[in-house]
Amino acid sequence: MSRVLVVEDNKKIFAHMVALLRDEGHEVDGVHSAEAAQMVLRAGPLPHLVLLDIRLEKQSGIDLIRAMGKDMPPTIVISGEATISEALAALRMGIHDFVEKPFSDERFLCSVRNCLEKIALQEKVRELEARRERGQSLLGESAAMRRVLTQITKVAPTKGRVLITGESGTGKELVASTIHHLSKRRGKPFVKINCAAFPVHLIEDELFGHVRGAFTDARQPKRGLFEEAHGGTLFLDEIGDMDYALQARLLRVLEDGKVRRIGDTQEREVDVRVVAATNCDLQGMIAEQKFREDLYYRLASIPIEVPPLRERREDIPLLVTYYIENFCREHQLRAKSLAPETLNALVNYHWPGNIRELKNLCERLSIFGGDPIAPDDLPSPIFSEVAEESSGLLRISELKAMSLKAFKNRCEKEFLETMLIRTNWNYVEVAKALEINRSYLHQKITGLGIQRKKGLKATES
Ligand SMILES: Nc1ncnc2c1ncn2[C@@H]1O[C@H](COP(=O)(O)OP(=O)(O)OP(=O)(O)O)[C@@H](O)[C@H]1O
Repeated sequence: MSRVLVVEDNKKIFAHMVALLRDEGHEVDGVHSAEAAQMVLRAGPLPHLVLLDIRLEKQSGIDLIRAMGKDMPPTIVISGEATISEALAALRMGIHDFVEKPFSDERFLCSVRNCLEKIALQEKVRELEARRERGQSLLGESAAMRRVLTQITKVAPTKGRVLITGESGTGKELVASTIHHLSKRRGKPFVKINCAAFPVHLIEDELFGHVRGAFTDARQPKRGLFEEAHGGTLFLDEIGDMDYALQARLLRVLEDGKVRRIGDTQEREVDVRVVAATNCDLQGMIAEQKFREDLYYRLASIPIEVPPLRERREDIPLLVTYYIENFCREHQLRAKSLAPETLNALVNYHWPGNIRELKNLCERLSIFGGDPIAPDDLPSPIFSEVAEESSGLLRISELKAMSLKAFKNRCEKEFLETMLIRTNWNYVEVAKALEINRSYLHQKITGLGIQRKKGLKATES
């Protein structure tokens, strides 16, 4: 339930809007002039949304927005007689939507719903930012991500040996650093090394260090990362790429808690929590004798699997909103919004590079995209994948034998899905285009088992 303030001097339209909003379960307050609205807003508490007529008796709606400045809550302008310049002025002042009178109930309620959803998303982003500042930087509210967060919270304060698995760019390093920050070791170093990034002798040198004269270039003694991480956490990324012989040396350190620098005779005690990550199938590598089984069990008493982004699509709107807001701020650009079709395209894309790819794209869109960011601002793989998906009708020549009924159902299903995606799940538009009524459309959608991809909204206007 949201608090909505209606500012409208036409009593009939006013009563109608109030009734529609109350039917939706909102708490509605109403006034008939800009002056009264200003008093209500100044007195607080602020409503979540203001529905504002432009032409009012004394001051106009625009005057009200101007007078309230930054304190003006999110607003939808509802007007029949606004001139283009008034509408443009309102848009420039950042109003959320402009609904022209006379409006249909559906158009009106759809605008209110979209606006409230957008506000809720922005609020969530702010809340996440606050959480980020407190060190909880993993975003995501999908069931899959919540499961990961629960595992992290439980394992972080223990001595549990964690192996993080997942595709590249899913956030394995972020999981490791979150474990560190939620553990008792948080004030101590979090040190990381990518085992795939260096040749074997360099990894050995990085991990264990050397004494002076250990090899030709060793003019100074060097502490290895185990010593650097003393008291804290050492994150071994891409552990599956570690050389087989080196794995034995690593195992010894993990078992004894002692390291010996290259060329040294002396051992040094280290207190390090090792967290490893990989996107390889270590079990398969054990079978092929490319990874040591004993090291695997030493590292992996608690496996945490980070799901790929395509398996938690419901997190995409939040992540995209979060990153676009952040990059606009970082690059000192005006905040940009996303057109609903753009968001749908992003939710539908399969994200082979996971969050890293999404984050990079958000940076590009915040710099090069228009406002709102439109589908043709998207790079061609995303744009064409979605376009292909939405025009992907059956190839009859490739079909296997099936009953005529099954074939008809399949055709209908694919056709309806295509139309729904193309119209951004606008039931009214689809029903109109197909010359059927809306309840029949709903019946068909349910009967054929058509499901909206998570994160996509349907509209009834
Ligand atoms: N849940 C998340 N919320 C917010 N940002 C995330 C999340 N997961 C990952 N990121 C961001 O995505 C980028 C990639 O994450 P990270 O480097 O942790 O992935 P990775 O799985 O370790 O990748 P690789 O396997 O290639 O090393 C980083 O910039 C990280 O901040």
